[in-house]
Amino acid sequence: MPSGVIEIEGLRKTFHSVRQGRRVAVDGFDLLVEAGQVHGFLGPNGSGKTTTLRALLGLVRADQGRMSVLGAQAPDRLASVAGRVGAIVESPQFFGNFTAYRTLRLLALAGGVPVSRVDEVLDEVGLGDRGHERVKGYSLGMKQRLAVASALLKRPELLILDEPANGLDPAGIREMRDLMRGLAANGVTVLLSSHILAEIQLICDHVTIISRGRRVAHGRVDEVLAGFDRNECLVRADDLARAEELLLAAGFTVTGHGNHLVVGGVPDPVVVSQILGEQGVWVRELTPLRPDLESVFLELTGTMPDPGVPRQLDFPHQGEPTVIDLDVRGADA
Ligand SMILES: Nc1ncnc2c1ncn2[C@@H]1O[C@H](COP(=O)(O)OP(=O)(O)OP(=O)(O)O)[C@@H](O)[C@H]1O
Repeated sequence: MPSGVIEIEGLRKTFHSVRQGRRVAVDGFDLLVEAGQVHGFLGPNGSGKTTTLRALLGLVRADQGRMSVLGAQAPDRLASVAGRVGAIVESPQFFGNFTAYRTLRLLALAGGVPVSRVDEVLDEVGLGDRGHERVKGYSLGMKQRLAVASALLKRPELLILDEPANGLDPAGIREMRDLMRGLAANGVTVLLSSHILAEIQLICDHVTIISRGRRVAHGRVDEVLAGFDRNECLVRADDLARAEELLLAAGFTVTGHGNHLVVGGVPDPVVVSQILGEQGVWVRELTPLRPDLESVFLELTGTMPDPGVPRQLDFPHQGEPTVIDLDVRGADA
């Protein structure tokens, strides 16, 4: 088995509550994150991403499974690698009246990190020129970057981020993407959870997709996508009905969509133009359709996040925190 920076095998976690009874949040889940990857952990709301990360970090007790972080058994031996791991799970909360600099300075002092590191991390996350402003005046994107800065203080080799792009506007998402790419270029392994598909496709080189507590796909993003390539193309023609007839007769799968057809099983689009042209049907448009993560996600999980709705939780979160100090852990279930 390859030695991963994060390894999870057969993770299972069940919650019990008086109101909702027994609920299996994660069910035999596997994850392998290798050194140098920017690994996306993708799944719809309620699929088990946060529970997995919380179990990995010892914030909730798993029922079953084997987990390790940087070679240390998790969560029991996590303390031995805590100095090499930065993690942010759930929305960061900071004192609004403190500046980012003061916030980070306090965290540095508490964590035994040289205070000179504060200016460095502010620069790394692009807050260098705003670090002496009060946090309450920050945008959500700036607060997210401050959270990442706090996790970077101790120069982690591994960064674990739960929904870092959550609630950000497009500019904020771009900033987050650049930040993650910069970290990866400096050798940091990143695991980030998200239900923002386009973001995962842009930021990450590897992906693990979770649905209903189980892994449904994993691997390099381009390989996962290639696995869903059905050699489809979009066809518009001057006589669409006749085009459909001819392409069906040639053995392709054809579905009509009003003003265009989607033709499947086409190894080379030239064949389509040839078949139609030979019968006097003239092609107006012929576009190969490549799967994107969105269509793969929809197919695998049968659900899509609601645009503009960052989270739809059906239970109250227990406790609010935020930036996790791996040295201070407690299990809540
Ligand atoms: N403390 C808890 N008590 C009861 N049920 C819980 C608890 N935490 C999570 N669950 C349930 O476990 C399932 C997985 O939730 P989880 O938060 O891990 O999903 P998620 O993929 O992170 O979703 P989101 O993107 O909405 O945060 C959900 O059905 C959720 O209701």
